[in-house]
Amino acid sequence: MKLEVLVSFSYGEREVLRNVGFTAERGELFSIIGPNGAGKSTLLKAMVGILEPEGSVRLDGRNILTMKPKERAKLITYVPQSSFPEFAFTIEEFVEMGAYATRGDVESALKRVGLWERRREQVTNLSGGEYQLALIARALAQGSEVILLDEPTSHLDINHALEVMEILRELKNEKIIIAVLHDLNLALRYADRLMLLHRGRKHWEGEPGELEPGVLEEVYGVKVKLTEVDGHRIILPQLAKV
Ligand SMILES: Nc1ncnc2c1ncn2[C@@H]1O[C@H](COP(=O)(O)OP(=O)(O)OP(=O)(O)O)[C@@H](O)[C@H]1O
Repeated sequence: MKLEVLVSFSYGEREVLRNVGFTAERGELFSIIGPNGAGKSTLLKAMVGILEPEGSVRLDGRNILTMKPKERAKLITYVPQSSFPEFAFTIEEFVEMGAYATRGDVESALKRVGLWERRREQVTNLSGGEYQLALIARALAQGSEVILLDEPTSHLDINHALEVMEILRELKNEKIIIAVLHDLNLALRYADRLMLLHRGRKHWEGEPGELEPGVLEEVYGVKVKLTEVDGHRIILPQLAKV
């Protein structure tokens, strides 16, 4: 299964994405990185049809942007940046809210993220990290082929962040998983491919092992060192400006 993206998007007069193109496949975790305001969230919203971009998003050749919303929702699911729920639902009801979830889907999704035992608790009881897991369960219960996640580890401690990344690593063999990540070290460790977005354009794309400090320095404006610890590449930002 393959997702081929080529989109441009403007908010009114303001161009935010220009010809951003990439291909993501099942079996790899694809991560979008880039500084604040680069257009990462806009790109995910454009891909899922919340915004109406120019261009196409093809899943195995079929353009999902021209599909009816209902048909599209069966194929692609967007997990927004975590904001806390304002209404009281049980965890189970919250996961069921996805339009196409069956009871069996809800059960297996909750089991997958480790929240099945707590399903009758109020979703407002959950910590930030647990709530993120509930959001992922809700996306899983949809059963779509593609899941887009916007900063799934923001606000999470390292333990919960790793837990979320491990779940995504398992899921990538069943679905196309595309995650915007702010934490470059998590991106280096877990992503199979990275796309660096800068001012609405693709600045660089490749495998984590191919990333050079200069590429990050150009975009983030700080000196960085890339080193290796226990076989993992680590980015150390320096205080010096480029
Ligand atoms: N509704 C909107 N109307 C006008 N401009 C917008 C709107 N939403 C976002 N933008 C602008 O589009 C640009 C890209 O925003 P976007 O949220 O996609 O960036 P991002 O890379 O996700 O940033 P961050 O890492 O800070 O979340 C920014 O300059 C932002 O100010």
